[in-house]
Amino acid sequence: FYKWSTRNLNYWKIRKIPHIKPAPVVGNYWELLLGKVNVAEKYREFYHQMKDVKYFGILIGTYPALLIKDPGLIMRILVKDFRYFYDRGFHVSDSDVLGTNLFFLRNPKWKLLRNKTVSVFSSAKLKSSFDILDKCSDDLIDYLNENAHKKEWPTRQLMGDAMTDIVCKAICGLEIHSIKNPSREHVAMQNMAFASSFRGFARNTINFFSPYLAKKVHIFPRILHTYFDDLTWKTIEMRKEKNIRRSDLLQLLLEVYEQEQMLPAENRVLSRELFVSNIFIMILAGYETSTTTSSLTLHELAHHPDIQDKVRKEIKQVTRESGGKITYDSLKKMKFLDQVLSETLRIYPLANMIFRECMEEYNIPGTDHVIEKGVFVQLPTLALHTDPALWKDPETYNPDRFSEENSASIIPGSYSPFGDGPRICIGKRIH
Ligand code: HEM
Repeated sequence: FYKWSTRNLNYWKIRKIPHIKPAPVVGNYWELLLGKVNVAEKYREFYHQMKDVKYFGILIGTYPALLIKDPGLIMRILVKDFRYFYDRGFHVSDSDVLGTNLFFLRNPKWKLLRNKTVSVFSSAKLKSSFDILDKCSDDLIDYLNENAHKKEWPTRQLMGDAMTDIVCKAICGLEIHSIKNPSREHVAMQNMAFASSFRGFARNTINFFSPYLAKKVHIFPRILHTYFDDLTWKTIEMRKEKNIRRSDLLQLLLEVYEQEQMLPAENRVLSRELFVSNIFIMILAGYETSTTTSSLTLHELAHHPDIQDKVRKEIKQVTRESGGKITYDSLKKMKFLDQVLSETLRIYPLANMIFRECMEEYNIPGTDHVIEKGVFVQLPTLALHTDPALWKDPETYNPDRFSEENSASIIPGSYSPFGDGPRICIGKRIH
């Protein structure tokens, strides 16, 4: 076991690539493995430990990973040379029903599925579903009116409930009414997917030693599969019974699924499992990201009353000019609001790391270093977003960085809260 687990101990040294000295068996991950430190903070520490290098190696347990610091190289990996880095490096078993979704899938299944789902996020589709979102905020407005006299609100819970209503309505037409429904069963199910658990810990630990064995452990608990399977197919049955058609993701995927049922089994992309898994990931991704971004923005605005006043003035003015209603087009005119959200995502990038796997030997341009097939490539977003060499006063919340005149000086590759290239977040346009 020792011989096997130390086989890569000198991996980076032999290849003359800068690296942080690893320990046997755990590599550079012992504190992470013990859950002693936060992942994003640990990667920020690695990043600053390795000064004056464009990239450096670590060992995740026994597996080599290359961390990229240079924004130019990041852009090549994500965009120009994407063909060498098209998977994220996750290994998920085909029987892991909720795990086989767009985020975790590998090529060629990922590409086929991405092509089939991307159209639901087009400007025209988003514009047509904007009214849905507008009506979903009614419960939130009622709550705020009823509780205006209170000094404190459970902001994150409130945002979570509001985002659940919006996401479920926009993706599969469901009316959840989380704010008004005291049982909050659906929100509890979503939260279960993110809760840290012994299962998650066990899976990560197994992953250190064998991605092969990790494939045997499902990413999400089975109870979530049963819940989302029911939710999806009952909604479809109800639509069929009442002859309801909508222009949402559920409808779009259902049409693809039904067309594919006519094809021989070996030519189908969207199995019943993949169908449910993708509805699940869209609900989950839409819920968690929007909840965290909106509640952290409110937190920052509470601490910066001047910025709060400015954003409020802009919303009021644009809404007045648009006939008293917030519309898809008027939202686009709220430039300062957009700057505020961009700044929140700089300081609090939800995905504190972007992952890629090297799919084919890649020669790092201008060097004689090679990234070998199978090596993990990691882009430490939080460290890049807060690097004093890339940002002036990085710890200060300052939305003006993203104004028209200032944003030209942001170095491509130094800011990527949604990732970049063909595998960029599919929901970016919603934000
Ligand atoms: C503030 C909001 C959001 C942030 C910051 C965010 C961030 C990200 C990031 C960093 C990635 C990885 C990109 C890469 O590897 O290059 C990603 C992927 C993804 N996101 Fe988001 N996301 C947000 C909202 C959403 C929403 C609303 C949805 C769906 C309704 C969504 C669905 C997805 C999916 C399906 C993927 C995987 C895409 C693929 O591999 O093709 N996200 N997101």
